[in-house]
Amino acid sequence: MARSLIGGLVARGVAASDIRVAEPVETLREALRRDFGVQCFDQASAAAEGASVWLLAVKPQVMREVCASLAAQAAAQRPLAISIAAGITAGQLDRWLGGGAAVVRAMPNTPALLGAGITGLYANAAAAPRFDQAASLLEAVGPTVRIDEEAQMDAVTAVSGSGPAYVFLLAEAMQQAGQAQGLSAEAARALVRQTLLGAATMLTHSEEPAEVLRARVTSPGGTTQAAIETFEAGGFRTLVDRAIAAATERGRQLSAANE
Ligand SMILES: NC(=O)C1=CN([C@@H]2O[C@H](COP(=O)(O)OP(=O)(O)OC[C@H]3O[C@@H](n4cnc5c(N)ncnc54)[C@H](OP(=O)(O)O)[C@@H]3O)[C@@H](O)[C@H]2O)C=CC1
Ligand SMILES: O=C(O)[C@@H]1CCC=N1
Repeated sequence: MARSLIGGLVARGVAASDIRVAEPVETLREALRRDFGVQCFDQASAAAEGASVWLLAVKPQVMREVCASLAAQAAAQRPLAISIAAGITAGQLDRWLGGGAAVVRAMPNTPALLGAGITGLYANAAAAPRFDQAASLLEAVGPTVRIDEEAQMDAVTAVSGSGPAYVFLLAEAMQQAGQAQGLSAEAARALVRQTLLGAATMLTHSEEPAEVLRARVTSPGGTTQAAIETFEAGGFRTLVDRAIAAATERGRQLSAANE
């Protein structure tokens, strides 16, 4: 995810020399320098030195350890700390950074790499005056949505953070199904990719809700109706509801498990 954000920021004109990245693996540091021209360090403390904004992009399971290694610097530098970790709360981040920290929880998604991401943002009280700074950083890779109730960040994660994977799963399933109906892999791939792009473009360019766009494709007694009825009979909406509830719950568990 950090790679997507770095790529998006650099592509949108943020000076690569202003971006300092901590990456423990030497080969990945070399790749980041080569691909983006950013400065790379093997320790988080070295990357954070002198920086007024810290973007914490490690896994939830290592966030506590990374914050603890930065606590002394947090007290001295008073940075704006932006975390993209699923589940980890602003309260936990504040505590692990030593208290009194300006913390923004951000939930971006991987289309950020193409400038087509979307990010949910929640700021704690200390970060509220710096909310616009966090928003403008994430807006380099797509629009942002402000979330006032922190508990909703787990739902944001379940819908848009994980969401690209649901679309890719649909693409995989449609491709396989097309091949099962006799299409070549190449033809099925081309048809599915452009169909998803076209439908997503219609959704974002149209004032009409998804259900109206769907109805326009669905000729009475036609092929789409046959497919939609099959989806509905198979419990498609309930399944999506359960999947998003499971992802939301997993966010809560990640917070509790790393307490
Ligand atoms: N993937 C996604 O679509 C999204 C992910 N997120 C969040 O982003 C975060 C990263 O997820 P993701 O990108 O998928 O995971 P990755 O494993 O790809 O990235 C985590 C990165 O953190 C590095 N790291 C581990 N320990 C340290 C350390 N002590 N100091 C500095 N860097 C360290 C990892 O290195 P190493 O590989 O060596 O462990 C790795 O480069 C997670 O918290 C996740 O919840 C948020 C939105 C979307
Ligand atoms: O799967 C995850 O936990 C992360 C958070 C959102 C997308 N990927």
